[in-house]
Amino acid sequence: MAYHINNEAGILTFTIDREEKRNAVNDEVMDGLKKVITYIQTHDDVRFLVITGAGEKSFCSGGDLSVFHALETEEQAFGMLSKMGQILYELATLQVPTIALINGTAVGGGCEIATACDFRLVASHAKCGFIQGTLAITSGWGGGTYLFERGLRHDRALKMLIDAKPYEATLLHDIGWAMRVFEGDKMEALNVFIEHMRKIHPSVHRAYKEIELRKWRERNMYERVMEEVRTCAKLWESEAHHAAVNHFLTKSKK
Ligand SMILES: CC[C@@H](C(=O)O)C(=O)SCCNC(=O)CCNC(=O)[C@H](O)C(C)(C)COP(=O)(O)OP(=O)(O)OC[C@H]1O[C@@H](n2cnc3c(N)ncnc32)[C@H](O)[C@@H]1OP(=O)(O)O
Repeated sequence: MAYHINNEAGILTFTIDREEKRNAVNDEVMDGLKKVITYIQTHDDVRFLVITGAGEKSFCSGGDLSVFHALETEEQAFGMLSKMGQILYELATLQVPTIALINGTAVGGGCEIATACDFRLVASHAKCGFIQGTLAITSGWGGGTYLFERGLRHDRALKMLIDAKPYEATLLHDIGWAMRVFEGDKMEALNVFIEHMRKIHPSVHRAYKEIELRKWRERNMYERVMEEVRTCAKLWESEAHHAAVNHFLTKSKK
């Protein structure tokens, strides 16, 4: 299975489990994430959603290029990008606090998943970045829109997107993207992080999330996310994008 789910004492952990592909997202991962989000939307026993990756090397390396390189045209790309764009919008607007437990590299769409979460806890060895620019595309799952809403200084957010390179954990903390950088066991780091929050009644958490979401609705977040998806889909069909993906896939085979 490409993922596993653990629900313990109201802490629901979704782990992408494709270490051999650096936890790249395929349709199975998307469907699994959708499943946990729907569960949380329709049940009230979950207090926190935690997203992480299997192993220590990677949180998530973005979309699975070995699968998605088959998508050639803008419309084909829009189908995949809008599917995940919709899932990440639901993640970003979930009624419980969400935590990206970043156990290793988070690049491309992996960085978008993390940015759609409320909190980012980053292992000291992990590097994260919106590297989509190196593939001649922009972020295509809404991550750019979330980044500009996360309270980072505008110049830092913009630079992170247009640098298109992975940043070290300390820099991610300095610019305000990472809330904490941790050493050692990720579950220990998670437990320390939620220790106080979990003593507070869940209805309080849900009420604060709703206050934030009201602001997002007023700012037309959904429409902006879908515009971002469309922008990426347009770039997707370019020669430059297909050549960059081919280069990555053939390099891996050598
Ligand atoms: C599609 C949506 C779009 C968006 O909207 O944001 C994106 O996500 S675009 C971004 C896609 N992601 C990438 O371009 C990242 C590509 N991967 C890498 O740069 C590196 O693999 C890594 C993540 C930095 C890890 O490097 P390293 O630890 O050195 O591992 P390898 O490079 O040797 O990879 C091992 C293995 O995994 C395969 N792999 C890695 N990432 C992907 C991926 N995104 N899709 C498919 N396969 C991936 C890689 O090909 C290797 O396979 P083998 O050669 O068969 O072992």
